[in-house]
Amino acid sequence: MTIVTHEAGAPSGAAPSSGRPAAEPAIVTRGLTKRFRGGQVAVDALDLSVPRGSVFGFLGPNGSGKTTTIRMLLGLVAPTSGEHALLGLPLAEALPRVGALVEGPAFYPYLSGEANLRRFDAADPTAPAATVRRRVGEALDRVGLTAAAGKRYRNYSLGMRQRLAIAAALLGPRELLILDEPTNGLDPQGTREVRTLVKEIAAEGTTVFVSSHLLAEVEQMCTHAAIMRAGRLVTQGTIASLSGGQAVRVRIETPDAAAAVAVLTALGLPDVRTVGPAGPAGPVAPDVRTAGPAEETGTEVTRPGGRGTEVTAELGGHAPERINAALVGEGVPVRGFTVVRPSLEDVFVGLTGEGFDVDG
Ligand SMILES: Nc1ncnc2c1ncn2[C@@H]1O[C@H](COP(=O)(O)OP(=O)(O)OP(=O)(O)O)[C@@H](O)[C@H]1O
Repeated sequence: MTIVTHEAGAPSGAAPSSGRPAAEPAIVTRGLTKRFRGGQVAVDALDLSVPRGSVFGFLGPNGSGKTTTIRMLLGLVAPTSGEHALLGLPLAEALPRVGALVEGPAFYPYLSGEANLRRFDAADPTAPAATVRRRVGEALDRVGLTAAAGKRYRNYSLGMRQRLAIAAALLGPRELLILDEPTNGLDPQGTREVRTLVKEIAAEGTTVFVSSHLLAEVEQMCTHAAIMRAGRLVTQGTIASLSGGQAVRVRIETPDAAAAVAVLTALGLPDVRTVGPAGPAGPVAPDVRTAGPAEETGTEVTRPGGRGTEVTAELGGHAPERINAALVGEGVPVRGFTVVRPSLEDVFVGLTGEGFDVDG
């Protein structure tokens, strides 16, 4: 199904100033619930708060309720209970300021991108006919399709097709753009184009609410995220704060794990462990030396396992560069030094005890 909301008579150009405090969330839901006729609860008491100016990733495995939520937000399906507001306004007032892309609009293959957009624009009775050329031109420009405006749609790449769909949602100034799985079905190049476009649109001041079942995509593209599972909200917040619930760790690769353990322990880093070829993962007491005979190779002491052993510890608020300096200062041969930040997948697994299964 294709739904693109249209501008209701607002002038073309910059996004209209709402006159409301900038801090007011772009989307708020309270107890939003959808129970389908068969009894299936697709969305269960959802409390979302999407800050203005954010690129908000609405993340969840297939079937977790993302599309149903978006349909409720846009007034396309009635909630069973609960409430929501877009831009702090009643829905009828908000929708003209909202661009939306749900499952992709149908374009005529034999028409050019520009002609297709004109068709979309013409379907909106509130869009002033006198300014159609400018409106369509600006939308094409915004998605980087000006040079391909006259090319037939059927000759567009997958990425260009999706950018045109986003242009259709941007036929007019928008304060909020809602995109349902905009990279679904795209090749890697198309995916990159859409991600870049989303970031550019956000940089211009439009709040973007984008659903995805791809954890890595949300991590790369979004400033904030909400994670859904089986219709329920698991967590929401900034990407940094979501990941902050799990400890950031340092990982050191060295042929002298024991010396590294001693330095990290002396610095007071929590949960010092050796991992890797010289022994199984596990906590290491400060005075425990890695098992196995040392052997000389040139000036280095190496232990069985070739590359050396990994030693990890929680960062615990220490500056990574100081840790590295301390290791080097104590003569620890550091072959690799990495700060490991937990991924959203770690967060999901930590909160639900389940893997993030994209097939739901
Ligand atoms: N019209 C409907 N009638 C009955 N059940 C529905 C209907 N629409 C969706 N559902 C069910 O509600 C649940 C949530 O579906 P929804 O499409 O919102 O999830 P989603 O996270 O968007 O998944 P996907 O990425 O696969 O679209 C699913 O179990 C789905 O089968």
